Order: sequence, then structure tokens, then C-alpha cells
Amino acid sequence: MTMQSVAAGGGNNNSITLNGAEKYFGVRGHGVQALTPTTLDIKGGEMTILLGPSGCGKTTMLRMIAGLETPTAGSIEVGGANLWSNGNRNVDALKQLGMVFQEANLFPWLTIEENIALPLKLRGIDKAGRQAKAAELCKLVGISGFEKRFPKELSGGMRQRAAIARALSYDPNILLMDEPFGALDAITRDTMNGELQRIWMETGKTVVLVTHSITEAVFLASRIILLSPRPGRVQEIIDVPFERPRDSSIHKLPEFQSIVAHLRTQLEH
Ligand SMILES: Nc1ncnc2c1ncn2[C@@H]1O[C@H](COP(=O)(O)OP(=O)(O)OP(=O)(O)O)[C@@H](O)[C@H]1O
Repeated sequence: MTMQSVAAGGGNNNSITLNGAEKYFGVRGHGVQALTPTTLDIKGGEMTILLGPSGCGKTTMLRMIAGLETPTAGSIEVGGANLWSNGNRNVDALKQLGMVFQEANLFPWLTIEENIALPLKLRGIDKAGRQAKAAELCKLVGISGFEKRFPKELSGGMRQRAAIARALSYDPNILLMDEPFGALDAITRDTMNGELQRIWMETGKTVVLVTHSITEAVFLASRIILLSPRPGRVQEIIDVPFERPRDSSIHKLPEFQSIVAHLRTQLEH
């Protein structure tokens, strides 16, 4: 395990940089400082996990990276491009981002294929192109054969697989995931962690994932960004060195257990 200080600097095509990015909700002095000014590099192609206690600003940081919240101060670069300029979002930077939430948020009246391909429909891709892409993505996420089914006919884990496919439909370089498996039972969650690792290894995307789960974080992460209790700040960055692909047997490794114990101590304090 190597501990690093907070790194800063530029980025390549699929990296993310926070330059003194801060988020204050409400009037300064009377509101909530969700994230203190933060300077941080999220490396392209890595699996970065945002971990921290409830209310520390994980979702706020992810939503700022997604362009869903404006920074109160500082700036955010996605693929080397500023996300905001003069109060407007940079559409080219946003195209680099796909988002997955805790709930799959599929439209119940659309088939799985139609849900997955909806972003392509909005981009003017014809039906044959949409169906071909949906079939390819269903294969990637492991739900081939369910293209014509409706969301209610799928399990929770399968719906999240479809949500990942939808986020990948327009081929963004970066996948942002907010507690994507938090609503799933423990066994399905473990399966989905393995599946996300496989999808990440097959696609080479940059993944930034928010979780409360220490073991999920250590299993998945290339790097863990540990945030402090509110007001959120980067408390520590931990490189997780285990080889890929990882399987559940890494839970037994002394080094895995030592990182988990270290993080638990940090979170308890
Ligand atoms: N839209 C908002 N308006 C006002 N305060 C907000 C808003 N969104 C978040 N906050 C506050 O900012 C702080 C950080 O919230 P955030 O949801 O980012 O934390 P979190 O670490 O993701 O929490 P959890 O793990 O419980 O989901 C909290 O105190 C929260 O109440």
C-alpha cells in the first residue's frame, strides 16, 4: 500500500482535474460547505473510488464532475477542457461523461433495447444503428437476450447492467457512478463488482465511483480518494496495488485486510 499526497496538474483525454474546486450550498456563512477548495487529478483509464462518511460531499464532488452542480469557486477540467465557461457548460466536455445512479431510472414503457439506445435516438442515430449498438452493449454487460423485455421483467442487478449499457451508449471516455450497487443485495453486489471490473478492463474507460462500502472500494479501486467528514476535503489518497482481474479471494489477503482496517480506522475517527 502506498499513500500519496494530493496530486495536481493537467490531464490527458480521459482524465479529470479539480483546480481549487469548492462547493458551498446557500449563502456563504449561513449555508453548507459541502466541499472545501479541492485540487486533485483523477487519472485517465483508472478506477477511482470516492469513499467517505455520510454527508462528506462524495455525491457533490461527483455531480460537480458531471456538470450537474456548478463549483462555487475554482474549476474542473474533463479531458483537458474546462467544464464551465461564463456560467455555461462545455458541451464537448459533457460528451465525455456517462452517469449511472443508485436507481437504474429506466423508462418502464420502453424495452431494454430502447432504454439503452435512447441517448442515441436523441443524437439522431437511425433505428438499425441503435439496435446494433444496443445488442453490442447488452452482450458487454451480460444481458443478451433481454433486448425486447421491459425493465419490470428484469432483476435489480440486470436493470443496473442496462443502466451501465445506456451510460456507455454514446461511447463516453468517462463513467461516473453514484452508489451504483447500493440498492442491491450483498451477493448481487459482489457479482456486479466483478462485472464492473470486467467491463472496465474491456472498455478502458475512466471510472469514478462513489461508495460507502470499504470492501467494495478496495476490491475495485486503482486509487481510493478518502474524504473527511463535512466540510469535505481530501484526507488521503491510497493506491491499491492488487493485480487484475481480481476475484473474491483477494478478501483473504493480509494486504487487502490491512487496507480495509486502515480505512475503517480513518472513517471511525
Ligand atoms: N442541493 C443541496 N442543497 C443544500 N445542501 C446540500 C445539497 N446537496 C447536498 N447538500 C449538503 O452537502 C453535504 C454533502 O452532501 P453529499 O450528498 O455530497 O454527501 P455524501 O458524502 O454523498 O453523503 P451520503 O454518503 O450520505 O450520500 C451534506 O451536508 C448535504 O446536506
